[in-house]
Amino acid sequence: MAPPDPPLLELRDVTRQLPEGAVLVRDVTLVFRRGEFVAVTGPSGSGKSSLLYLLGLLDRPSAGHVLLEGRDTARLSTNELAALRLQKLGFVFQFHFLLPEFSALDNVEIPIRRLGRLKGAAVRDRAMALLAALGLGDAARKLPEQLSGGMRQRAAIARALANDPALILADEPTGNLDTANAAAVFDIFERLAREEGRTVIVVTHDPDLAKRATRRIHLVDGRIVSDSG
Ligand SMILES: Nc1ncnc2c1ncn2[C@@H]1O[C@H](COP(=O)(O)OP(=O)(O)OP(=O)(O)O)[C@@H](O)[C@H]1O
Repeated sequence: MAPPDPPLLELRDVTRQLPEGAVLVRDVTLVFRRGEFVAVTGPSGSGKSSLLYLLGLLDRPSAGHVLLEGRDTARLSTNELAALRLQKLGFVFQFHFLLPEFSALDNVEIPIRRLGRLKGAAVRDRAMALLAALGLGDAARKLPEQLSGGMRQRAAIARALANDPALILADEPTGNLDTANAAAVFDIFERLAREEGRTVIVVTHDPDLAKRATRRIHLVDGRIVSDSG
């Protein structure tokens, strides 16, 4: 019998400590499976962003291990980690970080071209399809400054989905949005997890939005104090 698939992402006894001594994340062990929709909550300064950076292979732990699809990422070089992020992970931040001089369409095309799996018209077709699926079909050729805040954040989500990632990581993605646009972003995340089987991990301050996740992880002082479905 074939062995079961490993979890998508795993943290084993992970600690992140700064050289000057501050401990941002303490001895965290977590397993994430495909299709989970997870909210990470906790007071300001509790280590939520630090945890997300570890999950997103943007920071390396000072102790412990981060495994993606069963593979220990400690052995990978910085370039190998960047390649893995481009292929498997999508990021959404509080600020959209769209390139201001490029259209929404160009912004979504850039990571597709960088990965290099698709060529020519297929790149544009995929980017257009992603934007259209997020209600931005008519706005694809607009610059970020010509879009509303909610539209910009949806364009940022389209860009995060460019290379069909298994994992979406979002850090306060609704922090700059009004209630209706924030709810729309969570509708999208819910769909990405439930219908498309992606794992979505969202840091949020908003308890009402956190309730919509299927699992909630609460941090205090860099430690997990609760983890509930
Ligand atoms: N590179 C760094 N150098 C020094 N201190 C840092 C660094 N990164 C984070 N910290 C500190 O570590 C703690 C955890 O930060 P982190 O940003 O992970 O918390 P957070 O829960 O995301 O906070 P917030 O909700 O305010 O964004 C904070 O006290 C922060 O000031």
